[in-house]
Amino acid sequence: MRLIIREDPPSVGDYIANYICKRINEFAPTAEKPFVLGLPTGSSPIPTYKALIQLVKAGKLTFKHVVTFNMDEYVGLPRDHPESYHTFMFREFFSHIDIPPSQVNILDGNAEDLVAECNAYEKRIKDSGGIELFLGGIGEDGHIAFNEPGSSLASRTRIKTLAYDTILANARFFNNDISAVPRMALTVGVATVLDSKEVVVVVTGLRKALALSKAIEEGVNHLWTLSALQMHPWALIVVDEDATSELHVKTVKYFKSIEMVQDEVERTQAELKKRGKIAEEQIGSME
Ligand SMILES: N[C@@H]1[C@@H](O)[C@H](O)[C@@H](COP(=O)(O)O)O[C@@H]1O
Repeated sequence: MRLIIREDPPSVGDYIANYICKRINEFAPTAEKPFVLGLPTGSSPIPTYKALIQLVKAGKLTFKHVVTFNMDEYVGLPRDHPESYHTFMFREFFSHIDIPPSQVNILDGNAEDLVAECNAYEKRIKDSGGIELFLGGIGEDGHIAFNEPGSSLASRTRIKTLAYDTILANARFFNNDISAVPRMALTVGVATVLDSKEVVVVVTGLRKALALSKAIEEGVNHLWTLSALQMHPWALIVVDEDATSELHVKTVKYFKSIEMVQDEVERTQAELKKRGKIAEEQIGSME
């Protein structure tokens, strides 16, 4: 696992957007072999979406051959409700980039058969070749997607009852009316996220500091589902200074030193690749 620390949320957004841009461009997606990208909602990824939109507008990135799968969706909230994740994704991101809407996949929280919807979603991910890069955010209780504390670390896409903490945290999007927050959601599972080739998670703000320390300084634990990333061979967490508040100084120093070495390794590998000395698939991360 790598941890990248940047000053503030906009710098975190710029870092992740440039990272995703590089990955997509290196992949060189085509209609036959699209880049499959997993995406989150929430306020934390908004700076990333803004920076990605700028990259598309500047002609440095295109989503023409990108297929997306969103992490989760509320159950029972009309699709066109301002707080549905469907509305959120089009408002904050998809409407501003060149992705064909047919390549966007979002769970349908109003499906008649919710179990069938979840199973079909898993199948669609598999049929698309699997997720190349899953971008995620976390809740204050360390949940990834809507995998609340206590979720099985082997979980797949399913119906989930939201934890009271999450309902409280999300009430801010529903005029602080707790009763207006849906009680259930459909969410990809922890194992669905772990199946992706690469996972990138955005964690910003003091509110997330405890969850970050639990997830990276303690053991793999279903009470902090982000900690499952410790089992992933290619995971990157990008945080701002505030989110590091509960980490040990030695943890921060360790990850900062890894960043420097990783940059150097990547530069060398890119140089070797340019000279035709190594194949593309050898360029990976140093965990
Ligand atoms: N299901 C979503 C998560 O996927 C998201 O990571 C979290 C954080 O939201 P925010 O970034 O607004 O703190 O919100 C919800 O719970």
